[in-house]
Amino acid sequence: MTQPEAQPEIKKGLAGVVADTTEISKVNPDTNSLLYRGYPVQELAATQPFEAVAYLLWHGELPDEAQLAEFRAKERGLRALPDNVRTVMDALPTTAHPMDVVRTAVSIVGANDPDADDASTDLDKAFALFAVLPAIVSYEQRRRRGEQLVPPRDDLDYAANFLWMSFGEEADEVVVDAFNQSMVLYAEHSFNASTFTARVVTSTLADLYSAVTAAVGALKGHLHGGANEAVMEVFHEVGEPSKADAWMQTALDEKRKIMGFGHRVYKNGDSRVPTMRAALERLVEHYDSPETLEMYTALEQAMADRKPIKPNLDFPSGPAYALIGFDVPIFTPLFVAARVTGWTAHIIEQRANNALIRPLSAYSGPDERHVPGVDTAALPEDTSTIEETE
Ligand SMILES: CC(=O)SCCNC(=O)CCNC(=O)[C@H](O)C(C)(C)COP(=O)(O)OP(=O)(O)OC[C@H]1O[C@@H](n2cnc3c(N)ncnc32)[C@H](O)[C@@H]1OP(=O)(O)O
Ligand SMILES: O=C([O-])CC(=O)C(=O)O
Repeated sequence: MTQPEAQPEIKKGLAGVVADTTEISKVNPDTNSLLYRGYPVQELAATQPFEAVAYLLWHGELPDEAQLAEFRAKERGLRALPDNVRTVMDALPTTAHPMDVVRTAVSIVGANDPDADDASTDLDKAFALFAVLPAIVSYEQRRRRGEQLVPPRDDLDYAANFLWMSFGEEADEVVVDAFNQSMVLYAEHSFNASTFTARVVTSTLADLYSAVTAAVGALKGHLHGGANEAVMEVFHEVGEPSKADAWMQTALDEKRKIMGFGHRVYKNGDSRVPTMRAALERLVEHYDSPETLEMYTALEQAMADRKPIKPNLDFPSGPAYALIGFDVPIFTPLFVAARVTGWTAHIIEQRANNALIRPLSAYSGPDERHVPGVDTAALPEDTSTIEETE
């Protein structure tokens, strides 16, 4: 009698698997901390423009004044939406999810680059995507609303210009600051699903644009970046704070996953939430929208009364983006514009010390069997006569 094969241990969802080292960021669930190149993310969000954080993620150090000025000048020079990207975006139906449009636009930017396959210019490619994504995302919102494109403004920094292109008016300082903080907080988070996707694609020696395009696809899902949109759907579904408790009970009874709660790595709260929640509070005051915070608190409390599952970054950022005036389907594209910095830092790191990422699987299908009527003896055999040498 044949013995059943011993099954190897399966790490479903790669949970708990350490796949490689990285110098880019450190997520520490025990201390609820997140470091970008050694700096606590809260300190970066409180003090740095997003441009400086992009510089840090790519170069390993914060820029000095001259380096930041040079970096900003370069970013301003690369903001405009390329003509053929606009043409293709215009040809897409406005029923398409903006993430599908952004994924397509990133792919066109890649096809426009005659040196797409030259890895020695990966940093330039990363820069080009970082600089043009605000134009892609803001135009997508305007196009869906039936509004005209707003060209970039050379006198505004990254966050202020992003808001200008999105809404065609200058945002107040408190709004620019909250938006900048959200970009800093979303920029990087070690081997999350979309970053790992980018690293898998890079590991085959494919180009940076292919890796970023794949990462956009991975971010779209509601278990990852798409949760910031889904949080607002929850807010709308619940309707008013007084209904949050009963809604939560029913949703948990139905075994629904509550969007904006829980995390694969953090089990005692997401390191970024206090900073983003404080930014949300400032926006609530600015827009005089106390009901937004009441809903936030009611849902958080309703969960805490039932399960020890804490909000993740998408929980405060969803309502923050809604208050700023972004349409809900644009929220995950905003995440793309931030995370492209982290993705590309990881692509460059993966390429510098590459190993093809190719795990094993444990087969659980039917035992070997044969196609009816096939003459197995007539099939070619391995007739290789090459001798192996030591
Ligand atoms: C920026 C980001 O990408 S942050 C993540 C954004 N995603 C979301 O907000 C989606 C909602 N959250 C989730 O689905 C999950 O918490 C994930 C996918 C983020 C992490 O999930 P995992 O690490 O795989 O944990 P898992 O799903 O095994 O959850 C463990 C337990 O907590 C429960 N749980 C976890 N998150 C939630 C949630 N949001 N709502 C309800 N129950 C939850 C699970 O049902 C499970 O319970 P069980 O042990 O009784 O079966
Ligand atoms: O780390 C994760 O799994 C998801 C996350 O919070 C992020 O990508 O920002």
